[in-house]
Amino acid sequence: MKNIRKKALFIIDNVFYKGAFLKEELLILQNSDIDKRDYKLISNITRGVIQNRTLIDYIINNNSKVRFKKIHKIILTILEMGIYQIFFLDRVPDYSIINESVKLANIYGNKGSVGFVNGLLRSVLRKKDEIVKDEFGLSELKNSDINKYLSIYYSHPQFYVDAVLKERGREFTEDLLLANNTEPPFTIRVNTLFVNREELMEKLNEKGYILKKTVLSKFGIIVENPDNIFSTEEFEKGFFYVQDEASILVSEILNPERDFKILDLCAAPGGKSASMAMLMDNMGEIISCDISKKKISKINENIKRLGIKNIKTAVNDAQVFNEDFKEKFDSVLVDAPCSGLGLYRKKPEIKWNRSYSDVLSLKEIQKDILNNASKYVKKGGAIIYSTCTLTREENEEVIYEFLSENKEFSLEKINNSDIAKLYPSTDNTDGFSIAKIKR
Ligand SMILES: C[S@@+](CC[C@H](N)C(=O)[O-])C[C@H]1O[C@@H](n2cnc3c(N)ncnc32)[C@H](O)[C@@H]1O
Repeated sequence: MKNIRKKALFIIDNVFYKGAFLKEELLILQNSDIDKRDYKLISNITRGVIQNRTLIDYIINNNSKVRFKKIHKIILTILEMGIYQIFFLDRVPDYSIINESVKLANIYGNKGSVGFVNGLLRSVLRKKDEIVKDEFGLSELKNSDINKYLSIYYSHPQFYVDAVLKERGREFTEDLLLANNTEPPFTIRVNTLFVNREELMEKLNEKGYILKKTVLSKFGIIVENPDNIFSTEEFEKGFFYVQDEASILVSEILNPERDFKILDLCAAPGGKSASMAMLMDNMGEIISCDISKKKISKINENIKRLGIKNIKTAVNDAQVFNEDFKEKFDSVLVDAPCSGLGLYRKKPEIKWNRSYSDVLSLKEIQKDILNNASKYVKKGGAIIYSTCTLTREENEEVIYEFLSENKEFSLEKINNSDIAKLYPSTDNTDGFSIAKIKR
């Protein structure tokens, strides 16, 4: 064994039980001297297990002689990897799935657990066609409890499914859940301080990159094969920044003029500040703040590479009123800390490490930040309030509660909507909410 599955096991274990982030774990692996094909398989298995956890566990539970809660965590992860390979990967032969899983159980379990893993996986393999035909044992639930069915079948937290279903109905919900389980596009934003979109596409195209222009933003490029893109001369020279299309749109909606004075209250790592700086042609002034000093250095690093000269950075807690900012800004951007549920596609572990109570406590922080922002914007100016989450609590509720207490402010429509919402399913972007609040 080339330790491929052992590495996958460690990553999943770190993500599920030790608070690690999949993307960071995979980055460490990618930067080691690992074979490209091995990396692809590890990335596939880890992402797949994390993404499809509820359904995989449902299958394990239905086929286990041991009570689910009693299965030791490491043995459960071995089983999850096995089940994922059986139902979702057709390239791995059955005998190899069993062999590799049993080897892992031998290393990390006892004699009993080796027999348990071997027995459960063999039994599932024997019944595979039957299980698939019965929609993984969910065909009955599909008719009796659609909320529960969708949550298990598409492996999404129940509170999330319930909320989307209530607001958008069955078809929209199912499309969204499905999209959340796909691979996100790799999108970059051209830095027009140095090149235009066509020039950059030509340069990257010559290096073999397959590219497509984004539809909603005029600055985005989707890269189909982003391998080694950070080693290119174009990256070094600051010709682009990796940024989701929805995130680019936030700055386009803010639409800064060249002489604007702008405050970005939650700015790190600086994606939206940098795109505003670009739209302002390096003129005017942007104060980019964040609560985290460490993350401020990330902004500084990014603006240096991107050739930005009109951004000043500062550590500032947006929940605390800052007299120095009072009525000083033409626009204030609140790209609020949020539950990030719009990022399920990009960061599948968010499905399992954010709960509904997180949503509620974030709402309180967001209300404080929006309240302070309203004191920093000049009369006639605007606040842009954006989040990478789609919950009503963190968007509609924060905004409408603010508006009911602050009559001087009102929403300016974005494409005929009070609050613009972008979805992986309909827009092929991260899930995002954007509102423009005029004073
Ligand atoms: C969604 S991220 C911002 C992303 C950034 N606008 C961009 O486009 O690259 C939210 C940021 O808010 C910061 N943050 C959290 N609580 C804060 C607070 N009380 N005051 C200021 N920043 C805060 C976090 O450190 C995080 O960097």
